[in-house]
Parts: sequence; C-alpha cells; structure tokens
Amino acid sequence: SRWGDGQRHREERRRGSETLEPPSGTGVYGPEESQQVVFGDVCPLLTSLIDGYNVCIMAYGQTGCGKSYTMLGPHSKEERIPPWGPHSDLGIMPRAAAELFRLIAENPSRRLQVDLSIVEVYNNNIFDLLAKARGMAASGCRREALTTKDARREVPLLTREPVHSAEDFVALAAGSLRLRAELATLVHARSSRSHLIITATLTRGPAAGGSPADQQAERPPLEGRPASGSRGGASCGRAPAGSPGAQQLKEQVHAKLQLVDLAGSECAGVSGVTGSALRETSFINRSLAALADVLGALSERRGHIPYRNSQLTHFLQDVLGGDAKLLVMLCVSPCRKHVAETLRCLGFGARAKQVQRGQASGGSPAPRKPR
Ligand SMILES: Nc1ncnc2c1ncn2[C@@H]1O[C@H](COP(=O)(O)OP(=O)(O)OP(=O)(O)O)[C@@H](O)[C@H]1O
Repeated sequence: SRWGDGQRHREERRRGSETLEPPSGTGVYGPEESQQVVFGDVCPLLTSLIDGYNVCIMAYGQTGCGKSYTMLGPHSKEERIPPWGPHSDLGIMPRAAAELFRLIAENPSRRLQVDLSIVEVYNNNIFDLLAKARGMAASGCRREALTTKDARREVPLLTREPVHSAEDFVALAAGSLRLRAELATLVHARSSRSHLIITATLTRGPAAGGSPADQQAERPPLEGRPASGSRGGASCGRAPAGSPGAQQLKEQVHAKLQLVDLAGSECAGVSGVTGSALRETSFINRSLAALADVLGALSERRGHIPYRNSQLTHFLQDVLGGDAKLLVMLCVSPCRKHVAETLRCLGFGARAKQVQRGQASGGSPAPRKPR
C-alpha cells in the first residue's frame, strides 16, 4: 500500500510489535517513502522480464490516492513525466524503462528489441494513444481486444513503436499521456478518467552471427509455447504505419511488460460528479468490478473466467490469467472518511493474492507459488 500510516507502522516495527506486520509477499510504504525505495521492490521483476516472463505492474485504488504518482511520478499538464535526476520523484514507469535498457545493454547476445504500445480504456472502449498522438485518421484510434480461434488474445491494428533507449520510451509515453482523459472532481483536481496501459513487447532481433550454441540456449518464444487452458498467448499485432501486412508476421515475442495506471475507484456522492462525468464514473467502477470478478474467478479456479465482461479485463487477459508475474500496488488514503474505499481496496488486494499461479511460462522451471 502506498498511502498508509507509514510513520506509525515504522514506530510499531521499531518497538518489535508484530501487529502491523503485513502478510508475506506484501510491502507497506508510507506517504513519505521515496520512489526509489518503492522501485527497489519492483526492480527484480525487470530481471524476470529479461528472463522471458510476462510481467504486469498495476496501481489500484481510490481516486486521488497516488496511483499516477506511483506509476509515473508527479506531473504537470506541460510535463507529464518529470526530468531525470538523481533525487527526482520519478515513478515506476521511467525507472523500469531505465532498468530495462540497462539489462538489455548488459547482455546484447539476446538481441532483444523493444516495441511500445500505449492505450487508454475509456468508457469501456480501447483507444490507441500512439495512433491518436500521430493523428492516424485512416485507421482511427479505437481498438478492440479479440480472442482468436486458437484462444489467443489479439488487438488488431494496435500501434507499436520501436524504442531504442529509456529516453525514447519515456518521451513516447509522455507524448501519449497528454491525450489521456482527465477531469476535476471534488476529491481530485486532476482525476484520470481512463485506465492507462503501457505495453513494452520484447522481441528477438535477427541473429547476427550468433553461434548455434547461443541459439540452443534460448527458450522457445512465447508464440511457440502452448496456451494454457483458455488463456491467451502474446498478441503480435504490429503498427499499421510503415509496415503494411506486418500483422501477419510471426515474430518471436520474448516477453511483455505491462504497466497499468488504473482509473480511481470512486463513490459518486463523494467526488460530486454529475452528467457525463457520472457516466464515466459508472464505467470506471464497472470495469474495476469486472477486474475483481476475474481475480475472484481465478482464485476459486472456476471453469469460466469472465475476461470478456469488459475491455479492460479482455485486454489484460494474458497477464491476469496467463502465466505471468503480476504486482499490484494498492494506493489507499490515510483519512478516516475514506475508510470504506480503503477497505474495498484492501479487499481487492486480498483477492489478487489468493490467485494461485501456474508455472510461469518464461525462465527456467520454477515451483508453483502464490502471487
Ligand atoms: N507519495 C506521495 N508523495 C507526494 N505526493 C503525492 C504522493 N502520492 C500522491 N501525491 C500527490 O497527490 C495528488 C494525487 O495523486 P495521483 O494523481 O497520483 O492520484 P491518482 O490515484 O492517480 O488519482 P486518480 O485516480 O483520480 O487519477 C497528486 O498531486 C500527487 O502528486
């Protein structure tokens, strides 16, 4: 949890009390905890990504509790992501980009290339923010998550842009973020009205004199791995621009990183929204409920998982039910008046923790373990 009573938690720990100790696999950060410390716990997932695991890092919580701050950092309208600096408040996304490219540079023999796609899910519609940023009127910017006959999840025509450095990554994200839907509410003056999903797809570039031993040491690509149950494999929709027909390309997807800044759950009475904003709130709450339903169905190991009840869960299908590593950051308010939302948020986290995962499809064989 990001906004907890951090000081009290630390005091209790100093006194050796166990009362506030979080359950295993859970970290608690107070409001004064630095972004660097938070990222310290996230960072090992980037190594998993390079090892071939799909990874999702998701911020969930009440409106105005710090999801965007945690994922992106403090931002202004002009500067959606603050400039890099040793003591800056950069969030998970720019730090993850820096770590990703550091790890890629450390081991060039893997020939990993990174493509980025950025979407927002607004009123249960998926909008391709990279297409929007480039004014792609021809294909429009509305997209749809589909399930193929072989049970793979695909998003046809989704734009993917190659990025060659952390700077490229952050600049592309910052450009798209300007287009994200926002609104001033009674709770938060700059409330996000959509779920933001940044996907970095890692593919292998063509071998440049790689030895047969190198080739053998590599695991089979995700596209070549069997989909487990009804869970989808990796989507391979390519950017329509500049690569006509490229969607058919069977590429070697190594792994995917999804960074998700969810819209805030909110009670309309508290946020004071009316009219079209109330409709947005209703879509936000419904899609978050659909997300909780999916986690509930997965934790109870039901035969049918209702991914298709919302575009959000359909889009995230691979990282919710697939063999991926999912990290949920719960952002909660320390205010007494928000206690009902805080409890709901913790309930969501408890549900996510109950989901048992199968053996992750990337990396070397790992024991079954809970999320
Ligand atoms: N740990 C923190 N330290 C300092 N400021 C913070 C922290 N967390 C959040 N804030 C500030 O609180 C305000 C609300 O945070 P943020 O925009 O991240 O909320 P949110 O959960 O994304 O809201 P919404 O769901 O409405 O978009 C911002 O001005 C942000 O800079």
